[in-house]
Amino acid sequence: MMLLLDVGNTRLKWGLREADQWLAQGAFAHDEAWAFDAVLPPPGRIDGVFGASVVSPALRHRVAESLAPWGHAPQWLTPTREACGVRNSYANPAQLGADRWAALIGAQDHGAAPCLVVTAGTATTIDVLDAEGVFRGGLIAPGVDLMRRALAGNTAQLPLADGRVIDLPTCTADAITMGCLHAQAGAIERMYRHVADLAGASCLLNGGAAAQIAPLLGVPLRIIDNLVLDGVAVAQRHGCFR
Ligand SMILES: Nc1ncnc2c1ncn2[C@@H]1O[C@H](COP(=O)(O)OP(=O)(O)O)[C@@H](O)[C@H]1O
Ligand SMILES: CC(C)(COP(=O)(O)O)[C@@H](O)C(=O)NCCC(=O)O
Ligand SMILES: [K+]
Repeated sequence: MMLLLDVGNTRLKWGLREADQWLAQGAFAHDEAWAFDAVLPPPGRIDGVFGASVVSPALRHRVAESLAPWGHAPQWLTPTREACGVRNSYANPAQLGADRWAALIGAQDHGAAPCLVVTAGTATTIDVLDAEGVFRGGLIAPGVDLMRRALAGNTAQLPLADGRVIDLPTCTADAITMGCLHAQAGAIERMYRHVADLAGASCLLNGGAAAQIAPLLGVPLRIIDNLVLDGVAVAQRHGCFR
């Protein structure tokens, strides 16, 4: 049984996988205690720990320390020029976020290409994967919550709003909520045009904020929860971990 991780800037997502099946998945926020003993099998049942991490070395160390009782040091995915049928067009392939790389590998494995791979997390990333499995490039934008917090933290009168999804906002909370959601959806729909002319193109949406953004998207949409963990599993199966 393997423990697979997606360590993002807001939450650590984990998954237990055996014989190509997910046995369990979950998430811990960084500001809470990571109760791995409540969710993982006894030490000895875990044969390896593999993950995608985009956090600081200190937080990676916290992950390794927390998992030490299970006897395996986490092995971290490093984006390369090519892996698992995906070609990485980043000028410096290793500069790409490992979560973005894993999501692209997961999308390719799902047979979703050509598609836009959107991960709505702390940041929102919007990546173009063409029909040949080439990651042509992508965007990094503040995530929904980051936008809301930026407004609340940098203005005198704007609260950390949790307004309604409504066409024409007529109160501050709704105006903030819809401003942030339209900014997300607009970037996604603008980038969709890079794949729109490719047969069967769709938008693959994942990440903690996916459900907030999905209702506004007017493009062919597939929500795949934990796409990053799927990609980590594919990468592990293809021997991508040193
Ligand atoms: N229980 C939750 N805890 C924290 N964020 C959540 C939760 N449920 C949904 N979210 C949303 O998901 C975002 C975090 O998504 P996630 O994909 O975990 O981010 P990351 O990969 O950057 O850690 C938050 O900004 C928030 O909008
Ligand atoms: C853009 C990201 C912060 C997104 O991470 P997340 O929102 O999931 O925490 C992460 O993919 C990252 O640190 N990328 C490295 C820089 C790049 O991808 O160009
Ligand atoms: K930073």
